[in-house]
Amino acid sequence: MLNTYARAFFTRVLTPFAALLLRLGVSPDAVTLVGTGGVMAGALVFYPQGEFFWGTVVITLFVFSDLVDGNMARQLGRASRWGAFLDSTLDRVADAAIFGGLALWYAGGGNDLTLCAVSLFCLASGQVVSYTKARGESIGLPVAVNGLVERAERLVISLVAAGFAGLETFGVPYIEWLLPIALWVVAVGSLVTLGQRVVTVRREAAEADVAARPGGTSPQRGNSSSPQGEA
Ligand SMILES: CCCCCCCC/C=C\CCCCCCCC(=O)OC[C@H](COP(=O)(O)O[C@@H]1[C@H](O)[C@H](OP(=O)(O)O)[C@@H](O)[C@H](O)[C@H]1O)OC(=O)CCCCCCC/C=C\CCCCCCCC
Ligand SMILES: Nc1ccn([C@@H]2O[C@H](COP(=O)(O)O)[C@@H](O)[C@H]2O)c(=O)n1
Ligand SMILES: [Mg+2]
Ligand SMILES: [Mg+2]
Repeated sequence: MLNTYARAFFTRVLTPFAALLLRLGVSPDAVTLVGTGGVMAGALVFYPQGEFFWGTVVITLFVFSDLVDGNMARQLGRASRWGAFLDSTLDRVADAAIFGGLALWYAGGGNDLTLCAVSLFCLASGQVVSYTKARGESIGLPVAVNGLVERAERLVISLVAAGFAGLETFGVPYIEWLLPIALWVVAVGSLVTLGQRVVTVRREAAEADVAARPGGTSPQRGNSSSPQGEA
């Protein structure tokens, strides 16, 4: 949903900044790499210590690089397959750092094994949700569903809650409960999204297999050479 509605707004806002970086000679790949490094640093240095406010500030400064890199590549007319691969792969790394950092806090100073498990579930389910789309597309299916909780939702819900929960350090009472609530919402939402995507791929695969039989229309092909592709 955010990817559909908020992307256009952020594209308008971030385009001048992307143009400035290009004028300074910065490449889209450098922005992808530095942005991921910044998110990882914010998540893995601050979150395991329970420093949610400053961790979220650092992550927020860098996470928007994921919208800037593609914008730069498009302005250059050089959006590439390599760039798409690098962007998506490093998205997975950044997400792992965010939920891994939260899991480390709950396994240590936060002392809550249930929330540690919920954080790990958010990490794993987010990766699997993204994989369903990548794998479905690799076997030539359109995967024409985004689902309830895409990456943008996972990030916004978790980061807004972590940022506000961090205000506990400054004496705001009861606010720390926002983070556990957000983690449960992301966990349940990711599970629902996984179900939505699996059901869609199952239907599309069945339709494509029927169409591929003699007498049927040809199935839509992606970038793999066989309908099974490579794992
Ligand atoms: C007083 C409190 C202090 C609080 C401190 C600061 C708090 C700040 C809190 C939050 C800011 C969160 C910002 C998060 C922005 C996320 C932007 C982003 O990177 O989104 C990425 C997303 C997807 O990009 P891609 O197309 O590159 O990725 C694809 C995707 O990953 C697919 O995964 P899937 O979805 O399938 O699981 C993969 O399949 C694919 O491979 C991959 O390529 O980009 C977008 O979706 C674009 C829309 C971004 C919308 C951002 C909205 C930000 C909105 C609100 C910010 C709210 C700030 C409120 C602060 C409140 C504090 C006062
Ligand atoms: N280093 C990069 C990063 C991205 N791209 C291209 O942008 C697309 C992603 O756009 P976002 O707005 O989500 O960043 C990606 O699929 C690539 O086509 C690139 O070329 N180089
Ligand atoms: Mg990007
Ligand atoms: Mg990305």
